[in-house]
Amino acid sequence: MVHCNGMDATNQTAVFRAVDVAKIYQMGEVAVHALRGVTMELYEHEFVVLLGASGSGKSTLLNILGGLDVPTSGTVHYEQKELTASDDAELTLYRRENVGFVFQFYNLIPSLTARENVELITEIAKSPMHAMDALDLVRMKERANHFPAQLSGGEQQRVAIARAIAKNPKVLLCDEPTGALDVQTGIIVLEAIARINHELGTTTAVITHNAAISKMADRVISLSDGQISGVEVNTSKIAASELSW
Ligand SMILES: Nc1ncnc2c1ncn2[C@@H]1O[C@H](COP(=O)(O)OP(=O)(O)OP(=O)(O)O)[C@@H](O)[C@H]1O
Repeated sequence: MVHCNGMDATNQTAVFRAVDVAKIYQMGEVAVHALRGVTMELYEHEFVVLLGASGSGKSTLLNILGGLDVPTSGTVHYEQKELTASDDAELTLYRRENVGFVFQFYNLIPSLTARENVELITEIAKSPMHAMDALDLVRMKERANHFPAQLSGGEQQRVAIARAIAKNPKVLLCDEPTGALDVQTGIIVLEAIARINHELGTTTAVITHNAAISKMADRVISLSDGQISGVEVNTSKIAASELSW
């Protein structure tokens, strides 16, 4: 139960609060019900895995939390701000100031070095960290002057993570960050995300269909057919380096 001061019964502060969120994509005659009444919270500093099969609504939910999409009905709050009552300009500002995104594909600019890709963000952010410090957090400082084409997929993803966190966002939203990577490389990327969550306290949500990854989370929220089918608290989470799949 969340009280009006944002604290729940266990005294955790809710960063996000989604209540009865539905999303319907109208495709001509066909209505696709991507989310069917999702109510959930994400707490400050926690590491949450959103687990679900393909098509269960994970990306739709993450995009709504990140202000990239709006629900058909229901309400979403980020701290005291109601995202569902915000216009496009407010959502853009909200994203710019508060949210770091990591996607399956890295979308680095090929003509810029790793450092320059990160600096693109630090130059426009309100209170950014130094680009080299962001690269250090993902253990890519030594490769700062390399171009994306000179980096492996996992290395490019770590640069993309550095870029996402360089503006010091309050939340980091990751959509299948290891989806394009082999197991070993995926684990290195997850270690980088966990380090950021631990060292910066960034509230972190990672979408995956890979149940093994849920073992490193504080909480696991399972989605099935557009609804939350379970919420589990991990009493003993394990390090990313100990994962296997
Ligand atoms: N822009 C869109 N237009 C129409 N339907 C959409 C759109 N985006 C998502 N959907 C549909 O909504 C449902 C949920 O999709 P979503 O991408 O959220 O699932 P997901 O769990 O992230 O899946 P995946 O793991 O495959 O990415 C699916 O049936 C999908 O086809």
